[in-house]
Amino acid sequence: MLKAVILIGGPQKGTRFRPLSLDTPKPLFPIAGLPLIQHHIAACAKLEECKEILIIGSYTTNTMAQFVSDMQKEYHVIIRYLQEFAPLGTGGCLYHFRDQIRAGNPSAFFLLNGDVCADFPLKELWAFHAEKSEGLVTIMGTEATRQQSVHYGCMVRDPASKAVNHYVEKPNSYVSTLINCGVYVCSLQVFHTMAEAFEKKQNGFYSGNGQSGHPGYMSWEQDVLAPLAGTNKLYAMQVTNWWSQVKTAGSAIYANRHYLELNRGRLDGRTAPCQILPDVFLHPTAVVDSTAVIGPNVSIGAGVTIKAGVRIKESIVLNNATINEHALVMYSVVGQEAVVGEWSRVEGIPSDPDPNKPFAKMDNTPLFNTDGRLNPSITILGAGVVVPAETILLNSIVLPHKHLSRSFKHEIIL
Ligand SMILES: Nc1nc2c(ncn2[C@@H]2O[C@H](COP(=O)(O)OP(=O)(O)O[C@H]3O[C@H](CO)[C@@H](O)[C@H](O)[C@@H]3O)[C@@H](O)[C@H]2O)c(=O)[nH]1
Repeated sequence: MLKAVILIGGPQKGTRFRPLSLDTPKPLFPIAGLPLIQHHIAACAKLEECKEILIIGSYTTNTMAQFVSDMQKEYHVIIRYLQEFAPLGTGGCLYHFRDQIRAGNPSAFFLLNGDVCADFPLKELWAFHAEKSEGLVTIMGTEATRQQSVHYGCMVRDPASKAVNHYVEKPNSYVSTLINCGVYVCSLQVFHTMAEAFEKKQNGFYSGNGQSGHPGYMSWEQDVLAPLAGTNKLYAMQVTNWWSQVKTAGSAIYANRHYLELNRGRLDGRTAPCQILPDVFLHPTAVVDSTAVIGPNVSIGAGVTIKAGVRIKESIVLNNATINEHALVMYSVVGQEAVVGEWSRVEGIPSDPDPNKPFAKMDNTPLFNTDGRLNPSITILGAGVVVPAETILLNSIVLPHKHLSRSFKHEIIL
């Protein structure tokens, strides 16, 4: 029997995902029509051996209750949400809930960062891990550019055995282009290593060794993975499958495109209500005029109304939004219940990985550059925003419930 653990952090994390995370917690933000971590759950539920999925975070249980109950019904797997009383770090939260993870004595558990998206090769990862008799943890690794690698956990591997000999979390200078994807298989014995790491930290906690925060805080990467490197207990399986982090709002559009491609065929069996350029996810309750043209790479949520002559590409339109006649929406996220007026243009700038650099990943650029200007990215309309008729909104971010009265370019509208 196998289990899976998904780490989702809490409301204090995901700040670069604002304003999208103002209304919906980032782990539940819909990408290709499904909440971000539903893609993780779907991947785990595909494995017959996986009998339980534990989601760990510091969002309130109320925030997560409906989602968890929906997921249980859909996937027929035990799914539980475990709330941390304080952010304990990626290692501290696992250690805190160790009894729940170990209950039922699973052969191993998958550990997935909730803020990554991928074509998760969990079956292959499990087969790889099961072969390494001494291995406590197998990391899914992928190639990055030399320049971007330092923003991730970097690993040096023995080419023959695939054992990780050296692990550095976000190094100051170049270590390796093989990076940690935040997807792992762990044997239960890893809790012994964690107990030792925890003890070590407790001994130093009140002796002024510089550690701050909660005494239960522990970093999975720094306190567990780094010391395991070079002991033949840590392995890395390198993959070439699509993988990306979801840190900034711009990365939602990029993830949307790839998840749409992976889940192709969800419109099958339904007659397209208008001209659709694949890939598109259209919620069955959306009302779409037959003269609209939608796609490629568009997700349309529940209760959305799309009127005559509308054109939408490379965008996510959230529940109950209305796009009025002849409006154009591209490289944008339109928030819940937002309204785009007729003949208006809502347009952003894609923030994709550099197509000319092999293995390039998304650059998680901050909202503002060093001159205080907005970095070019997608356009975002917060929930309930109203864009009047015949206006242009270019590369801008509009906070929830604003009623605009004119056109804007490269601005944040507070
Ligand atoms: N429950 C819980 N979850 C947490 C906590 N801290 C972080 N997380 C969750 O753990 C995941 C990763 O946490 P980050 O702290 O944001 O790390 P990162 O910068 O994304 O780096 C990690 O992921 C990279 C791959 O995406 C790795 O390359 C890197 O080595 C590291 O594992 C996210 O899903 C985040 O929500 C915590 O205290 N509690």
